[in-house]
Amino acid sequence: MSTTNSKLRASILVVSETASQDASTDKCIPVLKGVFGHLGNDQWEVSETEIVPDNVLAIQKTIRNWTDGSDPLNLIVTSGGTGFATKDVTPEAVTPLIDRHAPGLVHGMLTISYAVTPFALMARPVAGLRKQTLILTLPGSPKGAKENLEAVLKLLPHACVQAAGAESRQLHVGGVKKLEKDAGVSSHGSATADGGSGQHHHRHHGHGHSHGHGGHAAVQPHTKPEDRPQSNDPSAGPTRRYRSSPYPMLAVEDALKLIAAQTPAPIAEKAPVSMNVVGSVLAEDVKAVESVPAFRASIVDGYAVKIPSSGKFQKGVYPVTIVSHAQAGEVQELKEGEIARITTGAPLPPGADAVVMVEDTVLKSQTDDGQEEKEIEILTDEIKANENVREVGSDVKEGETILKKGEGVTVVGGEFGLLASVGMRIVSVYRRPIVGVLSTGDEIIPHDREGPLRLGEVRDTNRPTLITAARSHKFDVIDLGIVSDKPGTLEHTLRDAMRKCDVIITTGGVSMGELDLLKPTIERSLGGTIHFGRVNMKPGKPTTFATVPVKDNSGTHVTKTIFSLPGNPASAVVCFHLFVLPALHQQAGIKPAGLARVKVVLDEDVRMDKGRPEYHRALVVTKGDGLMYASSTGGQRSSRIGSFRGANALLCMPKGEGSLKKGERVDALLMAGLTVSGIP
Ligand SMILES: Nc1ncnc2c1ncn2[C@@H]1O[C@H](COP(=O)(O)OP(=O)(O)O)[C@@H](O)[C@H]1O
Repeated sequence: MSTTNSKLRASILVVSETASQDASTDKCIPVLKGVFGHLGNDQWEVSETEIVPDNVLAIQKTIRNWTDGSDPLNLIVTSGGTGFATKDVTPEAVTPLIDRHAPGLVHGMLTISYAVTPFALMARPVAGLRKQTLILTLPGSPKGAKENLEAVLKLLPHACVQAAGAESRQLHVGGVKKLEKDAGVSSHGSATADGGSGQHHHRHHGHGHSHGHGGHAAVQPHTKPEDRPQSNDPSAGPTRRYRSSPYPMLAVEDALKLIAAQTPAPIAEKAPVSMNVVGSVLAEDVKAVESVPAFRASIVDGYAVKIPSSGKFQKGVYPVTIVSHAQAGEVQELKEGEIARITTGAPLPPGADAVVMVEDTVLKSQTDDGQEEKEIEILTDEIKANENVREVGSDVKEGETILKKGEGVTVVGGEFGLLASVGMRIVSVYRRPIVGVLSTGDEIIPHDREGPLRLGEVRDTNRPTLITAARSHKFDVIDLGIVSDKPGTLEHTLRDAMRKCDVIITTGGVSMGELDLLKPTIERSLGGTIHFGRVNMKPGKPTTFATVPVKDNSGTHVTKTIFSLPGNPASAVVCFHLFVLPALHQQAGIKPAGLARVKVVLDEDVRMDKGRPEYHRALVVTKGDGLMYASSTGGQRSSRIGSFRGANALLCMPKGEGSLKKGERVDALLMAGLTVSGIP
């Protein structure tokens, strides 16, 4: 930390939508600079100023630039965004960045402004240290900001020098009286009666006790600050826990758009035409390398004949000189006046023109050994050239485009059969992304562990369910196991996973009130970007989506995607279908991506959620009238995986009061085919 010219370096961050668009409208920077100048005892230099909109990420980015580099500032004061309006997010942005809170400064600022107006209590200031930098959030009005900074400025050099690494013992030589004198402030009230020991005692009282308020400034971190989550670490005490998420709440449609925009483009690769290619999408047109049939073949069982040069075939008795079965091999040439016995699909002998059906013939004589036909009487003369003959290439001609880029290879649709029939051995398809699935949480145990559960243990439902779900959509899945809630473990598992997988699904630990390690690990340790951390839906609100840039084995820059789904099993499964599956489809070139959306008729009243649109587990069946009818599979609590039992669809219920009534139409996402039982 540099204190150039022995001055302390401060920065001012104005958080204001208006000022961020037009810096000339800002009045706070000049006012606050003035306070540092007039009241700062010549100890301060305002070395940085910045204006950002009311945006958590923008605020955090600016602060981190000033705190996390090799030359951190001593003090950051922010101005604005601390009120109660929904746009006010400064405390939510700053709180997770703080390693050690300084509630005393908050009390100080509030007390002074409260003396001016009771409305001072309508601010939500935070103060504390990030690494070696002290951060204070001031109100947005120039007057309020000025009053607040004036209230505490003189105390700050002491805090900043300590934060920069000075030994507290040295500074305490001479006690609080000396500190007051140095700072040019005087103590008030009876608190000064016991002089230095009063404050000193208080400080020690707080040390190590994380009860309620006030004591946290001195709580020792359990890990290095850079290893700790920026959000919730219950071990650090209640003041570090989020009370509200710093992530904006996205509509489902917007979340899906972000996922679509961030999902890497499909990559073409060569694949052998085997069962593994079923479910893939062709990355190039396919041209037939052979004709089908490859030879002139009989369509019926009967006798191949040669039409004489006169052009008219005569009825009568003919010698059978050749037998052509469907098995491959040489067939000799047929001469005029002879016939060849031929089976369906067998090649016509060279020289043959048409085939007479066996029904139009009579056996006249057998060979001496009785094994073969010797003479046959042909009862019809209505035979034209090529009759009952399948010509070379009459099904598929060599060189013809049989399948187009973008078409899926399925068995039902016959694409696989077509590839097989023309002898395609290798095709170009889009690589199907490899999916990794892990569960997080120290309480989670393998689902098949024998024996009774200990108190608090939960069987891992999500990992086996999501692995099965992804495999049922023909994606290769790597089981990444259960990861404990330790920062290093999660980072190590994710790094390893990104070497092997394209898309990683995690469950658990993404809500408020939990040890949310994922986001800081993704952002800070892996250098990834969280694109969203909250979605306006039920279940699945804390769904988080991130991308991480990495270099693959060949040194190419690629993007890995991470879907961090909520821990509750029903939420995890809903979010897999809603968010992960479309991304997997898109990356595999499958269109349209995601589940089919259809309109269904409600077969019963279905309650709506007041607050959020809901994805309601339901059974959709067809009835005699050809319409699709939906009924709830009940018990929509997000922990209840049982609510998926018998479900083949997710009803897209709007938010609202009361119920949607029986007979009303609503959108449904089909997870499986429509049969009475819901099993495809
Ligand atoms: N893999 C899992 N299988 C079953 N239940 C789980 C799993 N992971 C988490 N849970 C349970 O889901 C609930 C929410 O977990 P939590 O980690 O708080 O999720 P989140 O914070 O992501 O919403 C908890 O009751 C937890 O025990």
